[in-house]
Amino acid sequence: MIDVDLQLAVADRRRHFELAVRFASDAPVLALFGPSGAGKSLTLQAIAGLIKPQGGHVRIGGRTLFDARARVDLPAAQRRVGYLFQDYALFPHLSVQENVGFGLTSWRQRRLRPADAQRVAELLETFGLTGLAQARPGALSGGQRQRVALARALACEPELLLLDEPFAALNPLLRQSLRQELALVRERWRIPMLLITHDVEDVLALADVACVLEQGRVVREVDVHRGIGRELLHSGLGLRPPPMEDDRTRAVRQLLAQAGGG
Ligand SMILES: Nc1ncnc2c1ncn2[C@@H]1O[C@H](COP(=O)(O)OP(=O)(O)OP(=O)(O)O)[C@@H](O)[C@H]1O
Repeated sequence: MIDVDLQLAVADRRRHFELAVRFASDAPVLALFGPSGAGKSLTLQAIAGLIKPQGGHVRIGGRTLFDARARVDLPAAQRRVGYLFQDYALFPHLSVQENVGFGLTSWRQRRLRPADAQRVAELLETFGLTGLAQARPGALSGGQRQRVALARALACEPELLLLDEPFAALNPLLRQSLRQELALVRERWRIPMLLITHDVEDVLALADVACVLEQGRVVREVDVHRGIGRELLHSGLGLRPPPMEDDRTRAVRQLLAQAGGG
């Protein structure tokens, strides 16, 4: 169960942006869907503990990672949240093995503890990277880099995996391989995933539930399997009737497409 309520204001010289997102779900894969600038990345960063909200809370599986009132604010390294960055953000000067184990070593420690080394070895094995353990990211194919990034995100034994626009900028082959790997993660570890995207196809391919984000607020929640939506901004709670036609995909597309259009 992920339970998020975030209030956060950011400003630079030109503009001011207020985030006030609230959602709770026990869907295996939840998508935050919305146009550029809706606040998706800020939400992800706040959940991961990379930026600090002014109010609200973040709870995962009953564990409180952040609670402004109770003054709880776990550091990122203690949140057990895996983060798959859009460009993978691998360290070019570290080997595959060191990249995967990176979050498990502190700057004081030079070597991994035996249990952590074992976990890294298992992840390399799972993702078919054992033979590449000493290679540098620059020597890898796109698909191999993708698997290293995923293995690294899983190294901290996360209770939630955050995916930042996972398919943007991927060619069809890499899209396909990432889908397979995420299916593996879903089956093997059963770690809930939260992905952000502005692409309807990502929602249809991966998500169980989508929260539509507009201008820093969740305005609608869409059940991807049933093709029904729940308006959160205006009508509060009322469930829409299921679509008449037997075309779930069309219904989901329509529900998502209302973002930005009213
Ligand atoms: N550190 C910051 N200082 C000032 N404004 C910021 C900061 N970070 C984000 N913003 C603004 O907050 C708004 C939401 O940004 P965010 O990156 O969360 O959007 P997004 O939905 O992820 O969009 P995109 O898909 O383009 O990344 C944007 O208008 C952005 O310019």
